[in-house]
Amino acid sequence: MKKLVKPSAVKGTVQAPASKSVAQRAIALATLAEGQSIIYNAGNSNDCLAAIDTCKKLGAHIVGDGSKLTITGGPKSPNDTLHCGESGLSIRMFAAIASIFNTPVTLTGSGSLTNRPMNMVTDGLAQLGVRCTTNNGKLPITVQGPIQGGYITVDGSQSSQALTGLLMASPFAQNDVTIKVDNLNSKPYIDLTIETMKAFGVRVDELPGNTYRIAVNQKYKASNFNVEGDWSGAAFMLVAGAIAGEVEVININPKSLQADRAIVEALLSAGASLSIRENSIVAKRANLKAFDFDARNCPDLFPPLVALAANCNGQSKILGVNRLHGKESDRALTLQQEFGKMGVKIELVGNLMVVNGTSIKSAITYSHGDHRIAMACAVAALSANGDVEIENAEAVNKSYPNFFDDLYKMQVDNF
Ligand SMILES: O=C(O)C1=C[C@@H](OP(=O)(O)O)[C@@H](O)[C@H](O)C1
Ligand SMILES: C=C(OP(=O)(O)O)C(=O)O
Repeated sequence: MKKLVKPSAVKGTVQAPASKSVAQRAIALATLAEGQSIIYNAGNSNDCLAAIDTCKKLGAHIVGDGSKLTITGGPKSPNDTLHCGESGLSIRMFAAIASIFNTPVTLTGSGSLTNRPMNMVTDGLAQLGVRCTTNNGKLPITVQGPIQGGYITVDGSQSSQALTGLLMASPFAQNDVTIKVDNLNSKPYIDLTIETMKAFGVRVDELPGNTYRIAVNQKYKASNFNVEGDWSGAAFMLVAGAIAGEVEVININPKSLQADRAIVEALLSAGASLSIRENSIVAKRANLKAFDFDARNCPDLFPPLVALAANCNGQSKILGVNRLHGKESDRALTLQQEFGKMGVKIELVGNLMVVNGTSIKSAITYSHGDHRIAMACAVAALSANGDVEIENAEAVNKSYPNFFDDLYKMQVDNF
């Protein structure tokens, strides 16, 4: 599917989509809890649907829709392969969860997920006594529990998602589990995991030096849970407001633990005008100046930050390029390529991305099957000197199915 974005000002209010990170965690934990949980506002992103499908195979009875899911949990050994769609979080989280059974379980996925690394999943699980195999570090993964437990050390430099899975599965181990994490990146995502586990009745003790201990014999409790709006999706709309008019994003918690809440700091350092309210945030156009930003803990902000930086006067520097290779596309390179088509020069210097602000040109861009590349190109298009086409725009369904409708309804006139 192709989408065309005409240059224009924007004005209006949009509702942030459901956070797929929060929704997937809650659906998984409701599956691990005996009894009935209700998950409100899980949304209808493809990643959320992949988690629902996987949890049904793990024994959960799930009815309802994105506004209200009723989940009757109590995990059972699946008799079928688990398909996690294109979701990195789902496959890495459910590989650990599938290790609570003593029968072999195979997990696989589709699209970009088939090229993404899975070694971080098996590294931790193998140390906990789980038998695991992958296809040379890629999908499919097969795991066979039980999880024995004990003290392990894992490397968190590539991804935090496997650690999320280990933490969630640990209450089912035969002994207490202590995990020391070297080089932990994306730490806010681990804080989110721990907060969600707490909401389902399981405690993780945080020890000094990025070390986490989970006492065995804790049981998840069924719970009613409300999924927050997504800061990652909201970030695109806030950048749209900052470069092209005025946007209010509602259904967003300014005190959320979500990593991508850090978009607020980046927008402020670029000189955008922001009003932060109890459940919403307004971003308004201002004279934007180049900014420096450390995105190692919030790698998903790179695409909206590049759209922002392209509209700033001067050279912006964003740290954390090394985190981008294993995403839905090799994001540093795809941003360089697609923004290059719009006349924006991006240099990659080790772990640093340097974005040269400029006037954006009309172009035909391509998402590379990556939702965040499609959304970044669409937002950058607002200030272009002509139309920008986005090929393979349906990629947005992975996290924000209403993205184009929301953007179009806020376009008001020529820029
Ligand atoms: O736990 C999560 O929900 C996520 C963690 C991050 O991945 P990494 O930990 O691999 O950086 C992020 O990029 C991804 O979109 C979602
Ligand atoms: C990388 C992402 O998700 P995941 O790793 O869960 O596929 C993302 O949403 O940008």
